[in-house]
Amino acid sequence: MSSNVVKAASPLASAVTGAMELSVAQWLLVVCLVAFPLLYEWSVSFKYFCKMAFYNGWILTLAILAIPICAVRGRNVENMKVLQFMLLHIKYLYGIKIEVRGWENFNIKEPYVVVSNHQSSLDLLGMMEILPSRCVPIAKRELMYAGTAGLACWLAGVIFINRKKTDDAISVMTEAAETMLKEDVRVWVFPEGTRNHSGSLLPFKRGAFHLAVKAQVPVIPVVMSSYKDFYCKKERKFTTGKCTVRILPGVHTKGLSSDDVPELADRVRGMMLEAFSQMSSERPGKGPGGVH
Ligand SMILES: CCCCCCCCCCCCCCCC(=O)SCCNC(=O)CCNC(=O)[C@H](O)C(C)(C)COP(=O)(O)OP(=O)(O)OC[C@H]1O[C@@H](n2cnc3c(N)ncnc32)[C@H](O)[C@@H]1OP(=O)(O)O
Ligand SMILES: CCCCCCCC/C=C\CCCCCCCC(=O)OC[C@@H](O)COP(=O)(O)O
Repeated sequence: MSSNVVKAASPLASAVTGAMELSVAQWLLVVCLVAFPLLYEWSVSFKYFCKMAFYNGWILTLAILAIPICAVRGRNVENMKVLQFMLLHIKYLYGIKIEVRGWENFNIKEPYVVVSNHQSSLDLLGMMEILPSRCVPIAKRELMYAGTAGLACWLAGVIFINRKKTDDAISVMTEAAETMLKEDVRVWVFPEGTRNHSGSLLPFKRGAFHLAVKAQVPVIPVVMSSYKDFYCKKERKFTTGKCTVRILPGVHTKGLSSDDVPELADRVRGMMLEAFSQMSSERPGKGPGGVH
C-alpha cells in the first residue's frame, strides 16, 4: 500500500523537484510566456506598444537583409525598389487594408514632386503601396542614424535634410532639383515637416514647392485617409483597419517663379484638405464634417 502511494505521488513529486531545479532565468521565462499573451489580450496599451515595437524591430531586421542587396549597386535610387518590395507585406501582418484611388494621376513620364500628409511612421505602408519608380523621399537627418534602417535609406538615395538649419536644407533641396532633371528622379516630400495626428493638416513648409518650381515639374498631391479608426498614439490604440490613399491630379508649375510659391503651396494644401475631409466623411459610421 505504502509503495503504491509513493508510486502515485512520484510524478507530482518529480514535477515539484524539477520546478525547484529551474534557474531564476528559466522561472522568468515561464512567467513571461504566461503573462505575455494574457497582457496582450487584456491591455490595449500593451498591445499598442508590442505592435509598435515589432513594427520598428521588423523594419530594422528587414534592413539587415536589404543592405547587402542594395550595396551591390552602391547608393542608387533603384534600390528604393528593393526596400519597397521588402516592406510591402507588413500591411498583411497588421491587417491593414489599403485602397488606392487615382492611379492614373501618376501616369506622367517626366519627374515630379509628390507631396503627402504625414500622420505617423505607418505612412511608410501607404507610401510603399504606391511609390512610383525612381522616387525618393526627403527625410529628417536623424533617420540616417536609425541603425540598419538609416543605412538602407542612404543606400536607396533617400535625401536627408537638417530641419534645424534652414540654409543647409535649402541647399540640399536646390541640389535635388538639379538631380531630378539630370537623373530623371522623382521626390516625395511630407510638406507638414513632422508627423501630425490631429485629424487635419498642419501649415505646409515651402521646400517641396520651391523644389517643384525650380525644376519646373508638376506637384502631385497624395492624401492618406485618417488612421483614427484603427490607430491612435494618444489612446494607445492599434487595431486592424482600412486606409484609403488618394492620388490627386498633378498641379503644373511651368512658368511659375519663387514668388508664386506661397500661392502654390496654399492651393495644393487646399486640395489636400478637401480630399482629406471628404475621405473622413466616407469613413463607415461617420457623418461628414469630421475634419477641422
Ligand atoms: C527593408 C528596409 C527598410 C528600411 C526603412 C526604409 C524607409 C524608406 C522610406 C523612408 C521614409 C522617410 C520619411 C521621413 C519623413 C520625414 O522625415 S518628415 C521630416 C522631413 N521633411 C521635411 O521637413 C519637409 C521638407 N521641409 C521643408 O520643405 C522646409 O521648408 C525646410 C526646407 C526644411 C525649411 O524649413 P523651415 O525653415 O522650418 O520652413 P519654411 O517656412 O518652409 O522656410 C523658411 C523660408 O525658406 C524658404 N524656403 C524653403 N525651402 C526653400 C527652397 N528649397 N528654396 C528656396 N527657399 C526656400 C521659404 O519660402 C521660407 O521663406 P519665406 O517664404 O518665409 O520668405
Ligand atoms: C542603433 C540605433 C537604433 C535606432 C533605432 C531607431 C528605431 C527606428 C526603427 C526603424 C525605423 C523605421 C523607419 C520608419 C520611417 C518613418 C519615418 C518617420 O515617420 O519619421 C518621422 C519624421 O517623418 C518626422 O519626425 P517627427 O514627427 O518630427 O519626430
